[in-house]
Amino acid sequence: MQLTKSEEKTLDGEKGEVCQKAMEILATLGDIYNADKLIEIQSVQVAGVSYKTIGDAGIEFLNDMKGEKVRVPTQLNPAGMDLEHWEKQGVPKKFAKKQKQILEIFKEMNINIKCTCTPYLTGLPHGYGQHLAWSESSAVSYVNSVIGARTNREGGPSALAAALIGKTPNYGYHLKENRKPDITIKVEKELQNSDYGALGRIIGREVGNQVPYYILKSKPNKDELKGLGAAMAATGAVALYHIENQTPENSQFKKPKNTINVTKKQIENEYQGSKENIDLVALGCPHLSPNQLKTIEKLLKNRQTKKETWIFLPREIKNKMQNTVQNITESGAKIITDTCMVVSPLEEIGFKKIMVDSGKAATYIPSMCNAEVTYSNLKECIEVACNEN
Ligand SMILES: C/C(=C\C(=O)O)CCOP(=O)(O)O
Ligand code: SF4
Repeated sequence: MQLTKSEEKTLDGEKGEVCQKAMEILATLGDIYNADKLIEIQSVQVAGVSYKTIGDAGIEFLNDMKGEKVRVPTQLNPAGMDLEHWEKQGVPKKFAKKQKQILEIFKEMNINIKCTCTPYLTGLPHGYGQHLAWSESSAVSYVNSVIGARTNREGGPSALAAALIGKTPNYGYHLKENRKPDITIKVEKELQNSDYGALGRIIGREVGNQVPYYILKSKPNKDELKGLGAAMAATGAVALYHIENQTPENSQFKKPKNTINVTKKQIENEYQGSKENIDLVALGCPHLSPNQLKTIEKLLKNRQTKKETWIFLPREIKNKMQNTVQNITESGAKIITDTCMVVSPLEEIGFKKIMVDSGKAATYIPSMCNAEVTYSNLKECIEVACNEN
């Protein structure tokens, strides 16, 4: 990869050790992926924030990157706990201490401590055609596909390096030729809500890291699109998809001939697990939008939850929707911010069987939380939450 004179100097250490390390990460990635140059980015989202996922080795890495401030607006992926109510969440003190240490390091770098996987709902700059360096796979899929911005799926270290330099190597989804669809997906059933997560699970497994082009019988709303993308990135590595007559780049490329047909039966078969012995109903993977929170408020109206019911969303949305939050809390459900059902230590807290309405959570929870999972739709989740058995 060709560096400018000033970038060369950064690589030689003229701007200090931290910038040198950051530039080394970017230059190495650029060389591996044959990037021609570094390009400026509008924003960064850094994953690898939870102590559960990065551990002490992660803290060591972050300590090595201390001493410089980020050069573009930067937000974080969910941390391992609600930063205010972690004790109520049952998070062990030792874990909380380490988690706070991690966030202090990010704060010192001038990173905005909004810990969410839906940064497109919390003011992180992004727009059609803009270059970004985002990490969390569902956020990457959403911003590439639904918005038409351009980002690769960055790892935690490469995202942090991009934030410190304000640039990223020009390869992968930053280039138009890599945004063309590889395979057509035809779905025979009209879908709604978590059906899109079910579809995403099927297609992620089938297509790996290819770019799917969907022909659908129904038109997904934005929340359904985030569920679809999240699930495809969990069972596969899909970072970009197009939907005929809907997503912003859909008409810019030829429709691929190679086609997968998805049947009603296949979608139905994705739902899994029994409704017995559920000890946690967990909603908000990816983090909820205001509309989704309103829907949950309606479903819980005049009802009481009988099981632990945790609802995950960005702190910013919680703060803006005080009345809704109060109504939901009065039903017995807990509103949790800054973290999620996958990266908080649910296994240490002691949950054994978790019910979700998210295709991504259903895929990750067994391995990441050592718990059984039941995957159903939102209404069923609320029914089970309010049911004694
Ligand atoms: C491991 C996860 C997040 C993190 O470490 O910040 C949750 C899954 O994220 P992916 O980006 O889908 O791997
Ligand atoms: S809530 Fe889901 S989408 Fe968001 S970070 Fe956690 S696992 Fe990823």
